Amino acid sequence: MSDNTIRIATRESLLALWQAEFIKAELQAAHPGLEVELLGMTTRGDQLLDSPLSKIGGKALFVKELEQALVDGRADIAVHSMKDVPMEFPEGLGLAIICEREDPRDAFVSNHFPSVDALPQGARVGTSSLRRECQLRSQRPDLQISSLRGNVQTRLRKLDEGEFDAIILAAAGLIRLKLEDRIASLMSVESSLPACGQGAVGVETRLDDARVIGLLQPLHNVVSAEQVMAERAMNRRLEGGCQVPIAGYAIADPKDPKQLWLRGLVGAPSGEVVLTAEHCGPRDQAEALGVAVAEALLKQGAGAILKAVYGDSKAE
Ligand SMILES: NCc1[nH]cc(CCC(=O)O)c1CC(=O)O
Repeated sequence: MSDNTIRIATRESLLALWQAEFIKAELQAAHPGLEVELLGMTTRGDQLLDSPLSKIGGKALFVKELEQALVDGRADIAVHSMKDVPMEFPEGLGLAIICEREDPRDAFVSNHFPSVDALPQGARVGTSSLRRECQLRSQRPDLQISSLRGNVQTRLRKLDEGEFDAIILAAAGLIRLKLEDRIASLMSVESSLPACGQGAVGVETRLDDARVIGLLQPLHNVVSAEQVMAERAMNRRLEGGCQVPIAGYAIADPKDPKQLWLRGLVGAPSGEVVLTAEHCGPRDQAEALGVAVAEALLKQGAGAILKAVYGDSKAE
């Protein structure tokens, strides 16, 4: 492979293509003359759109084919939404960089209502995320929450066709696709703690590919990377591998930028139990912070909640 080319393996949803084009443009801005090619692929996750994600093996389905292309040498990098990247990588692959994070919050999207609070009794809300479901139910047990899968455009179409009164999506995806005007309101992190890594784009490479890892360095954002690392370390300690009711969100301490705050949440999908924990620690020890928050959640009984969720998904 020419020393002057980078090949990006990407899914073909508009959001995935936006992210791949973004990395391509950033790479070319940092390295004038660099050739960047996109290798579009359809993943198992894209094909199995009718099955609930938690029942078909979770988010790993969206990245396996991309990772295989890296292992086989058909591509050099895979661009991911960090919240979809499993905690463990195949042998020889790993994350090279994490870019500056977009707004990490969840967005309330509705054609008729401005916010969750404004929804009438028994309103129909679409989301396939157990994390969003448990936080919604804990505030509004009356809502009828049902599964909503597909890419961002498909989900918006289902809303527009009247299947739901509202849906919840990541703000970042809507902003990137220039669909920001579909956001009725942004949900505070107090009412919907985001998924670990939400809003951040990361790049996976072969770990021994020094050329490519070197070329990617100007795209790395240390602050976002430390925050996402803390969130992912928490998730890993909780063994939150596939789709689970786990949320994690880290921010810089407003008083001391060397310190990081991490809040974690584990909840029963019914919303009847929602556990939260919060810790602060040095930025350069993001992993330890993640583990500390995970352990505080486990002490409160998070293990039993997660086991029950995994148990259910195995039963079907
Ligand atoms: N689960 C799919 C997915 N993966 C990343 C995003 C949004 C962008 C991001 O979090 O970076 C979305 C859509 C959504 O949850 O609304």
